[in-house]
Amino acid sequence: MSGTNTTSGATPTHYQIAVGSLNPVKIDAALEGFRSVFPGATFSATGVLANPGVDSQPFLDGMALLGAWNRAQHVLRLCPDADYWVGIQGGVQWDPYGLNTGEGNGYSGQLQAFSWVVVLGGDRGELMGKSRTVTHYLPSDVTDLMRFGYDLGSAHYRAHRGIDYNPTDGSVGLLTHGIYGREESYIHAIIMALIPHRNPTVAF
Ligand SMILES: O=P(O)(O)OP(=O)(O)OP(=O)(O)OC[C@H]1O[C@@H](n2cnc3c(O)ncnc32)[C@H](O)[C@@H]1O
Repeated sequence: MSGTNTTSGATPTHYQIAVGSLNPVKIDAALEGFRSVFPGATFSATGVLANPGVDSQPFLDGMALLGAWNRAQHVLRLCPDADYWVGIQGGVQWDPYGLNTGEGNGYSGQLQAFSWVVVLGGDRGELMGKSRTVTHYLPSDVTDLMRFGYDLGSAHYRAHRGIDYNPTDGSVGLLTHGIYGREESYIHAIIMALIPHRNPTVAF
């Protein structure tokens, strides 16, 4: 069912997106991403509580990807009549590279933050696209709190005593002083995850 109807004069085809989250930032971002990629179609998006099947703040890239995939698969089961199924899962990871400045083995001790996005399409979710948001590095006070089990949002909130931290803009919005927000980061990853859906005859 992926595709667009751009025939002039014809009613645009309408597609339903099911997003595996009740978070409005994720739902709005999914809608915006689909509208950008398929301007000839119309979309509506519904958020559904989905089980990521991983920790609420996975500490590994692959676990965040699994969380996004699990959310997409769960929402596919819950909303089989939708046209697309989206899972978005935030995660962090200890920077495996850093720079070897001669003071260690290159391990920087910094935490990277990012989210994975999985978009399923096709009749039964057999067509999958995925992408990761941009990565940003976390301040050391936030990192220290996360070592003790705080999730990213709570760690920022505590480190900044609630001042300036707004969950809608998230960590990335706070640290870029509003230049780049959480929704924007999701929109860009949705657009990338839609590449296989935008090119359904190409093998990926
Ligand atoms: O209801 P769900 O869909 O679980 O939404 P969530 O906001 O908990 O989102 P995630 O599980 O994907 O994200 C894990 C945590 O990362 C937090 N977070 C803070 N800043 C973020 C940012 O810039 N980008 C992504 N996640 C961020 C978010 O508030 C969560 O505590």
